[in-house]
Amino acid sequence: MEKIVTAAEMKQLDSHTINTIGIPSLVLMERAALAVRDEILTAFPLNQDHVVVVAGNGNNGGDGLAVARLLKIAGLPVTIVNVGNPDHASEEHKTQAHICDYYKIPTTTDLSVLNDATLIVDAIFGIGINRPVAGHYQDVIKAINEAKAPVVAVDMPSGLNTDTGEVMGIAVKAATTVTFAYNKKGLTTANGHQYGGRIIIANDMGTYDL
Ligand SMILES: NC(=O)C1=CN([C@@H]2O[C@H](COP(=O)(O)OP(=O)(O)OC[C@H]3O[C@@H](n4cnc5c(N)ncnc54)[C@H](O)[C@@H]3O)[C@@H](O)[C@H]2O)[C@@H](O)CC1
Ligand SMILES: [K+]
Repeated sequence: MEKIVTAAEMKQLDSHTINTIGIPSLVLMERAALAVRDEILTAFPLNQDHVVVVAGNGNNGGDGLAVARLLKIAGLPVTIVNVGNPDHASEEHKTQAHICDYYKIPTTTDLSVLNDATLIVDAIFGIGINRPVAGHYQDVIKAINEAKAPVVAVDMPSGLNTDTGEVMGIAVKAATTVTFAYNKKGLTTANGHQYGGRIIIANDMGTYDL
């Protein structure tokens, strides 16, 4: 039977994989980003299209920055929209941001770039969402949903509760969601299908199954 997990269960599996087994967090992040890249290159044939990656400041955003780098390496024009205070970024996010600087990927906080996108990667919140979406985050999700481009969500459509599928104020409407290791309870609900679109489970992450 398919294993479906809550945010807490997924965090425990990640933590065990990283801290007990010793697979570095950045290795898991790279595997996650490769799965998103592969899905984008397979399902959204792009030529000189413009991918906009919207990245929060946690590890979901870190995944997004790694996807931005991998798509740039694949030859696509990519822009990063950063959301959230960079001073509060996770360590992995900071590492990925440093690498993106090296790859000279344009980075902005200006949401108008979403109107020029032909594909949007949603990497604002993943399983770490723990309160209603408010303020600038709300504006960003609204702008993503108003843009014409299809959206690929990283792990979860931002704004959707991982456990219940509840819309926490507002949520990204994705064409496809690439979720990592196991399906998430919230993605199996009616909202999960409505906001997550096609759900791809990247099940070769290397996450250890307790
Ligand atoms: N090493 C790991 O732990 C791995 C994590 N991965 C990615 O990391 C994600 C989880 O990362 P994080 O735990 O950093 O959490 P997120 O990146 O999902 O969220 C970032 C932070 O946003 C804050 N937040 C929550 N709700 C908010 C709200 N409504 N408004 C404003 N801020 C809010 C929280 O403090 C949270 O830590 C996964 O979904 C997955 O995409 C993957 O890279 C695989 C490996
Ligand atoms: K996301």
